[in-house]
Amino acid sequence: VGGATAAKSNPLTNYNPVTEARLQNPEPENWLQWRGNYEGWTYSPLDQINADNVSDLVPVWSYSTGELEGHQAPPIVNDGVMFISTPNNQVIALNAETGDELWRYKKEIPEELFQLHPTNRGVGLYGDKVYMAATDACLVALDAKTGEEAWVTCVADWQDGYYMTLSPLIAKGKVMVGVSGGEYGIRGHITAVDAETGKIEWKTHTIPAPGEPGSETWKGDAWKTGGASVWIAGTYDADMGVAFYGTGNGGPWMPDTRPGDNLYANSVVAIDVATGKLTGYHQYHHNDAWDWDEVSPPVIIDYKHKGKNIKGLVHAGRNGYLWTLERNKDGSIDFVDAEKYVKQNVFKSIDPKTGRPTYDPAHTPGTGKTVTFCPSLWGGKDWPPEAYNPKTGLFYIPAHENLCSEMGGVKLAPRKSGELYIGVPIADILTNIRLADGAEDHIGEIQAWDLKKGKKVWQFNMKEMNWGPLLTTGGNLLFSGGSNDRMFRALDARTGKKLWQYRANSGITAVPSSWSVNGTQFIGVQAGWGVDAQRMQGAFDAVMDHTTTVPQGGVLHVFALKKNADKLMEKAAK
Ligand SMILES: O=C(O)c1cc(C(=O)O)c2c(n1)C(=O)C(=O)c1cc(C(=O)O)[nH]c1-2
Ligand SMILES: [Ca+2]
Repeated sequence: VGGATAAKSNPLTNYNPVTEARLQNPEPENWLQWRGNYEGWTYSPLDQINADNVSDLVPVWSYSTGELEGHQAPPIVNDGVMFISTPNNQVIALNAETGDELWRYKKEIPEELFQLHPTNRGVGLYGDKVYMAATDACLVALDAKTGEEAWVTCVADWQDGYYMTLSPLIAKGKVMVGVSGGEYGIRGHITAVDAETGKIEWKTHTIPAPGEPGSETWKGDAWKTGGASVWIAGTYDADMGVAFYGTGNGGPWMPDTRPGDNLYANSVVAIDVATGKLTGYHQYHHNDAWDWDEVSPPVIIDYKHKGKNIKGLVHAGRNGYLWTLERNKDGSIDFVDAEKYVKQNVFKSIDPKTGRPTYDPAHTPGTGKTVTFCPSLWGGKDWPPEAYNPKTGLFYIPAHENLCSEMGGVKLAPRKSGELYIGVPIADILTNIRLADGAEDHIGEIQAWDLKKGKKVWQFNMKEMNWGPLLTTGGNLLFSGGSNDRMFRALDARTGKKLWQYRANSGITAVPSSWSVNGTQFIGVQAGWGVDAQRMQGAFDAVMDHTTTVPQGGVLHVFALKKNADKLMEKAAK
């Protein structure tokens, strides 16, 4: 713990506890939860670094995490103390100004535990504790000042295929986590744990048991293994006391293995945080056939639609449609509109009242039925979060365009606890990518949408993939990595014009964040390529007849304006 170098300027000596009021109204200089605010905007109001001076942005320090694989967590910063999480269940606390290490924690997990998605999407902060959801399906609470374990609460059995990769959502004194395992035939749930004691307060399944509302959308025992995992943190409307969570694919993958609509897979669910009661839902697509997890929660944005004020929920679906919904006072959810944002050949129509799509059977796979469909199984957008900038009024989407998949199912063997339960051979999954017209030009995109007009206003293209979560700022900037050339870029958030770029040690698939200490604004992001960005690259290389090398290794990169960076280096030299 600590060490001589850290002691000098250790900001932990007067650690500022995180309260619900602070999470609701985060100070501009802090980044208290993974997307910055409860609404999921991934927006920092800081504007010292802005569109006029971003060309002066320089690296000021970096930090090696000591881990390979997919680094996806943002730097989470509370009054000069930073916490990052990494693959392999590690949390590192750093001085957010100097990069000095304050402490490091690593959860031991059983050696036999194979991590299908070796990543972690960020810690949660509350009171004087730091929370991490670990791959053994256990939630860990650490003392923010020392990194010592306060308690560990396991919410599911890893030996039965459950694991966790998401960032916790914290509200009403409860730490909420969901479980991954949609590829293992699990039954998804969200669990709320008392932030102080570690006691489980409620557990709400995303698949109803027989007799519960929605159970009529399943046949036989399919509900027990139907997936609907929850692997991305929810957004939260503090006035309503309601959290909005997205749910994963139906399991196994082929739709004929689980006839019916399969509620609440591929949906958004509204959960009353006090009780865990499900108050509403919207299913983006029923009886999933494409592995289109809709786990990204809707972003909470209020806006005008056709002259009417909407308390909105906005979601760029893995299914290739941009969904706008309305959240009602009673916790129910209404459909408003859906627009294609990438090529999509599966939905023949969408009911204008309910939002329910009808499917083209020619693009719907099944057991013994191989077809092509667009977008690919990684979707128009996989997990990397969108961003919303209240200054530009624009909604930003990291997208994959011009991509399709070819897929079909094989007969399934009975489920074995803790073994993959997909019904599509892994070798097929890793070679399933098919290129649509336009792929020679580009695949990765950042799109900016004006929600009032329901129109895309600009687009920035990348040659191949874009697995880059977005950060937008009060300085009219939009930051992201995501491409296989290891670039980290700043665009003008109003126009999409590239203003600055930096080439990192590895590809970037982490959420960037921004904070400030002693008057200096910082931008930080972890580089560290892995998980599905790397697997999709393999699938590309297999069909595009080339080999792409993206080196692995986690490094946190931190940037500031040159004049501030110079001052910090002078201070460090003293
Ligand atoms: O169904 C699930 O439980 C589940 C979990 C995860 C995960 O926990 O990261 C991913 C997926 N599915 C998935 O479908 C997917 O494309 C994916 C990509 C990634 C990643 O970290 O790059 N994780 C996951
Ligand atoms: Ca999945």
